[in-house]
Amino acid sequence: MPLSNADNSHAVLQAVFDALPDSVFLIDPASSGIVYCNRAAWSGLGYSRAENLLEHSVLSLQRDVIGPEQWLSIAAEIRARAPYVFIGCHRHRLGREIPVEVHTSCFQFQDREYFLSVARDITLRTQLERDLSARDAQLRFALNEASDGLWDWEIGSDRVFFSPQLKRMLGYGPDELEPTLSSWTDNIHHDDAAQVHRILEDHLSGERERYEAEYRLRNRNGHYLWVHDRGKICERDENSRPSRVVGMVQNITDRKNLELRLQQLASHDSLTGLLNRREAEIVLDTQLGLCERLGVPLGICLFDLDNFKQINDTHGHQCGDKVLTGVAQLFGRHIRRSDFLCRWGGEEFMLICMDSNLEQLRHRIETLRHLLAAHPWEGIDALEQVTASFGIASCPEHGRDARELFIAVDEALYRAKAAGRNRVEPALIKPLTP
Ligand SMILES: Nc1nc2c(ncn2[C@@H]2O[C@H](COP(=O)(O)OP(=O)(O)OP(=O)(O)O)[C@@H](O)[C@H]2O)c(=O)[nH]1
Repeated sequence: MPLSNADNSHAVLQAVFDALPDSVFLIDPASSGIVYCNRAAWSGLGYSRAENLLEHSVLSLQRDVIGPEQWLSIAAEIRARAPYVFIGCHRHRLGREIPVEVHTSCFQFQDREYFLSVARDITLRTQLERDLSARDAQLRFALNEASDGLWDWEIGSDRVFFSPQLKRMLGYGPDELEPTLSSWTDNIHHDDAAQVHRILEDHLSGERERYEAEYRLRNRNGHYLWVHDRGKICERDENSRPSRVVGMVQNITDRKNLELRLQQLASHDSLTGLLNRREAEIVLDTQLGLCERLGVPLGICLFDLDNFKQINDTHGHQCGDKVLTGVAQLFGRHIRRSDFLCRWGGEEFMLICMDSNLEQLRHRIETLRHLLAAHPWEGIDALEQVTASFGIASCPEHGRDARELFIAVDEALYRAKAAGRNRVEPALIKPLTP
C-alpha cells in the first residue's frame, strides 16, 4: 500500500533521527517522561526498540538528577537559558554509567511545551581529559621535584599559585602566603627588586625570551635566601597579550654564599679585610673614569708604615699583624663612605678619594697621620707609637691614568721616607713636555 504524504514524512523523520549518532530525547517537561527517542538513545542505553524507553522518566536515566524537585529547578533553568548544556552521566541498563554532554532546548508545539535533549557520549573525551590532567599532574610533580617549587601567575586576576614545596622552602605552611603577586614581590630584597622587575617586564614585553633572575628573597623568619628564578609566558589572550606565566624556583643560598665567599677571597686581603691590590687597580680605573665623566678631581694616597720590620722584630710577627689590622680599622673609621682603602701589599696601603683635589687630600691625610701617631696600641706591650709616611697625588695634575698617578705617588712616598718619615709629601708636577 503506498504511503500517504504524512506517513511518508514521518518515516523520513524517523529514519533521519535514527541515523543520528547522538541520542535524541523529546521530553514532557511537566512529567519528565520521554515522549520520543531515536535509535542511538535506546540502543546506547542497552534497550531494544520494543522495550519502549518511552515509558521511562528522564530522571531514571540521569545519575545526577534526584527526584522531581530537582527536575523542576532544572526545567526552570532550561526555560531560562535554552539551550541548556549539562554534563552528567546516563545510566546504562546494565548499571554502567555513560558520561554525556546534553544540550536541551525548549519549544512549543500545538499548545504543548516540549524539551528536546541531544545527548552526546563523551566517554572518549573524558578519558582523554583525564589522561591529560594526569600527565599534567605528573609533569608538575616532576618539575616540582626538579626544582624547589613552582609558581603559576594569572596576570589578569593577579593570582599566583605557589606550590606547597615553594611555600615550604620559604617556611610557610600550605595555607599561608596569599596567592597574589605582591606576597612574592614584597619579599624581594630592596637592592634586587628593581632589577628583577625590569627582567620580568622585559620578558612580558617580548624583549627577553625568558624571565631569569638571581636575587634575595625573604623567608617567613625574615632571613634572606638566594634564589634562581626562571619563568616563561605560557598563555596569551585573544589580543596576544601575555595572560599566564609559569616558573620554577631553586634555592641557591649555599652556592651563592660560596660564590660570594670566593669573590671576597679573590678581591680582599684576608688579614685586614681591605680590598687587595688587584681589586684596588680595578677600583682606581673605574674611579678615574667616573671622575673624568663628572669633571671632578681624584686624589690618591700611597702610605707605608715606618720601620715596620723593627716592630716585627721587637714584638713578633703576630703583633705586626695586629698593627696592620689596627691601622686598617682606625683609618676605616675616619674615611668617607665613598673612599676606598686598600692593602697595596706588605705594610703598604692605598687610599682612593673621589672628588678630592690635592689640598683637600693633604688636609685629610694629615688628620690620618696625626691619628695614627697618637693611637695607643693597647694589648701590644711596649709598643708606644706607630707612624707612617704618605705620598699623595691627584688627577689630573699628576697624571690622567692609573700608571701615571701611581708613578707620581710612589715617588712622593719615597721622598716622604727619605725626608725622615712620619710625613705627607705631595707628588711633583711634571713639567709639560713640549
Ligand atoms: N707581621 C707582618 N709583617 C709583614 C707583613 N707583610 C710584610 N711584612 C713585613 O714588613 C716589613 C717591611 O720591612 P721594610 O720593607 O724593611 O720596611 P720598614 O721596616 O717598614 O722600613 P721603612 O718602610 O723604610 O720605614 C718586613 O719585615 C716584612 O716581613 C705581614 O702581613 N705581616
